[in-house]
Amino acid sequence: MDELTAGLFNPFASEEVAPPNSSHWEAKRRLAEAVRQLNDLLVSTVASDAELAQASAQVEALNRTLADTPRLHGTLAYLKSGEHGHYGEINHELNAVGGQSNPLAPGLNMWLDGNRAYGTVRCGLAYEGPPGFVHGGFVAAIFDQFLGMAQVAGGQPGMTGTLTVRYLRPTPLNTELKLSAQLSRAEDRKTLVSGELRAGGEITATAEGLFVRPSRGMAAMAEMAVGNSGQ
Ligand SMILES: CCCCC/C=C\C/C=C\C/C=C\C/C=C\CCCC(=O)SCCNC(=O)CCNC(=O)[C@H](O)C(C)(C)COP(=O)(O)OP(=O)(O)OC[C@H]1O[C@@H](n2cnc3c(N)ncnc32)[C@H](O)[C@@H]1OP(=O)(O)O
Repeated sequence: MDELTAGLFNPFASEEVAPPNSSHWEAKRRLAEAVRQLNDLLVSTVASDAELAQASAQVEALNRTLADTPRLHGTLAYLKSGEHGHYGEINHELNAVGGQSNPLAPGLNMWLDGNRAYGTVRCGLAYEGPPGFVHGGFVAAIFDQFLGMAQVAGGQPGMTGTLTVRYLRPTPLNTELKLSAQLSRAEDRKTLVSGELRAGGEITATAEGLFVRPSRGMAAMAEMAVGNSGQ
């Protein structure tokens, strides 16, 4: 285990979503949820042009206010600040697919039970691809994150090397989707995980992920990323 994974807080120990570890994350989760609702409202509202212009001005004003606050660019900066928890906690808040405090993330909840992993997720209207159904790219992203969490049980967490998704049926929007996965193989730096996604008891997609622990280690990979965070 290297610097990123050592002493990892495990937010995936139970079916309950791990609570925020500070008032900062608590406040940010609230804001993230409001922005998720905003996304849903934005794609569904047919308000007048004038109402849309007014809403735009309000959001633009809020953006200017937040742009003037102190900021940390990327999870590594949060980690190095020493004030926002371990990497696992920060990842649990900010990850693009599983982050509770990231409004882009659809609210994926996942937990481990031995070598099996379980999860739930509900994708609102903003995730629409085919009419009434979840965009296939988001289905793949959900599998990437979910299988990526499941591989941690193998003890050698790495990066996604290959992800194969089989789309069996369209995956419905605004429906509780259930995920399950199991470790198929863990050897040296490679971990193979397979999983499925169900809607109303029916499997809509299956996936297999091969995760490779980088030869340089995860921390070295993270150091390579310094400067990529748009500061
Ligand atoms: C992302 C941070 C995660 C932090 C995780 C830790 C703790 C956090 C806790 C909880 C968080 C939960 C989940 C988070 C984890 C994952 C979720 C999302 C993950 C992503 O969203 S991540 C973004 C997409 N991902 C990439 O951006 C990878 C880009 N890529 C590379 O960084 C390199 O390419 C790498 C590292 C893959 C390999 O580089 P390398 O130099 O270490 O590999 P090397 O050549 O030594 O090969 C060794 C053996 O693996 C085989 N092999 C190599 N590459 C393969 C491939 N692609 N497919 C199949 N097999 C492959 C070789 O064939 C050989 O096999 P053999 O030994 O049998 O010959």
